[in-house]
Amino acid sequence: MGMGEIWGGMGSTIATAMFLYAMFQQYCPAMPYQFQMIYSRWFANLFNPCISISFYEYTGERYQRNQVYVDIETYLTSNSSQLARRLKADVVDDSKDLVLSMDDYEEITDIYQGVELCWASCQTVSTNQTISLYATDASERRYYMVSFHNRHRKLVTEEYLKHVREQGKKMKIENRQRKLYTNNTAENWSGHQSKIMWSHVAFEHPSTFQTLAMDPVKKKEIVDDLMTFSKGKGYYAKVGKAWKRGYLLYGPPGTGKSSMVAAMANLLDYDVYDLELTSVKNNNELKKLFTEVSNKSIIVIEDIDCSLDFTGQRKEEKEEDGNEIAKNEENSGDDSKVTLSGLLNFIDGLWSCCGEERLIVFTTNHVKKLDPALIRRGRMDKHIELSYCCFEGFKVLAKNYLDLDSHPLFETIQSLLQKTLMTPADVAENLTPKIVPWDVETCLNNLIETLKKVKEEERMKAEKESKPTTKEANTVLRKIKKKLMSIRHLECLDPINLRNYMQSRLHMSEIILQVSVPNDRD
Ligand SMILES: Nc1ncnc2c1ncn2[C@@H]1O[C@H](COP(=O)(O)OP(=O)(O)OP(=O)(O)O)[C@@H](O)[C@H]1O
Repeated sequence: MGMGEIWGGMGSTIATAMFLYAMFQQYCPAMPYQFQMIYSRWFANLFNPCISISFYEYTGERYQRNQVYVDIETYLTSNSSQLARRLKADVVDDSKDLVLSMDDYEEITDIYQGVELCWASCQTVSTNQTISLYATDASERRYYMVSFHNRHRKLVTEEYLKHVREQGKKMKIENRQRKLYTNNTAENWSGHQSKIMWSHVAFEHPSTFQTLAMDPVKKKEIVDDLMTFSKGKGYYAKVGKAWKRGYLLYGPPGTGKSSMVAAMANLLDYDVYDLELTSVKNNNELKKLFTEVSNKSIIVIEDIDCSLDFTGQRKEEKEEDGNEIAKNEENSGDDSKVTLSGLLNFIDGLWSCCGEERLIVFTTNHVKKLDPALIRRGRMDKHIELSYCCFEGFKVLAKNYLDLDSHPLFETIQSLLQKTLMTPADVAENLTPKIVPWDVETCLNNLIETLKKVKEEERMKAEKESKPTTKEANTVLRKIKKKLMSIRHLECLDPINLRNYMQSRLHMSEIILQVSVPNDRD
């Protein structure tokens, strides 16, 4: 049978069907509208093998965008920018780039495992003339509709839609503008605290692990640790632990603790929540703050030793009085402050599991002051010391600030850095060009001069500290005399042994060496 005959046959079948439908409509005019619609759809479906699924922007009673719609929109954005002929451009709050999506009533074709799927951007326009604040009551309801052949129903419903949502979510995270949140919210005009727990700005800190000045071995170890954590979803589930990790960054001011937090966020593409504990009223408020933190984020508490009374001193007080004080803390009914136990509850208690892929970072300049309970392994899993600038760290800064890999003056700087304590912040400041036009030699010489100055200051300080005052010298002499009088067996020691004995037992090396052994031991 030829193609012409097939078309001819089909044409006459459709014509017969249309005739029958027209007759049906003519003789049954009283049939309710809904029934007419149902039958007409059923009739049309006889000849149409296509299935379509719609995804509305707003559903249900809550006035929130349908998450499935949002995922599809993001998924289609990448396809539509290449395939659609009519696009619309939007600046979306969460996105760092301009978002291009297909315009209303536009269609594109997606191909999944060799199957063609047609996506259309549609909207229904209601005749209802009500005015409403909410999008669900608006006269236009947007939706996406996907159409495909009936024989792919299983593939689409069981695999394709899941794939679309996963890809959409992934792309949303990749394209999102990362944020820096703070709980230090402003009070409104009436003096009441704002209901918004976290306020935010775009997070655009330029610090990365490449620009961080520190020992490269240590740096690699930290980067590996972070990468292992970020890929550890399965591992954490297997060992039965919440997918979170605690880092304690400690060291003198200006050694790069805050810069490292920013580098961590940039490496893992996480948001940063800067938690100001002194602004949190009580444990309840802390709970609300923690539950509002999104996944893939770093919660950082800077200068934890200054935040609240989380220092070792408090622990000593507790230990002196044992359970008594702990009990008092619990029963005091004072719910107006954040307590250590409250904070620990969110770090590794039951509440720590609300959310996943989170880092908790504490920074401090005085690690010894902290309550050991707060920083024990398991809570703060990794302790990282950030210290004074080493030669390797200097090389990173020289590359960042002067675009320099090597220079004859590096040797001098290396030997000076070995004997001098200078923070990376100070080294960076000395390398920063101060005049225009600037040259590399001037900057390096600047640093050398400052290093020499600091070294000289350190030497003078050490000398001053080691020199005893007359009062100290007299006290020491008195002590020695007392000790010598109490030692009966000194007669058998020769002067060298005596000196060694005094050094080791009396711990007075410098002074004792200058004191001659008295003849009269009485
Ligand atoms: N290790 C480092 N690598 C690169 N730059 C650094 C480093 N440490 C400090 N800096 C520079 O010094 C500035 C201050 O550093 P940062 O705020 O990270 O130090 P910090 O240890 O957090 O200090 P503080 O304890 O006072 O908060 C940074 O802006 C950065 O330019």
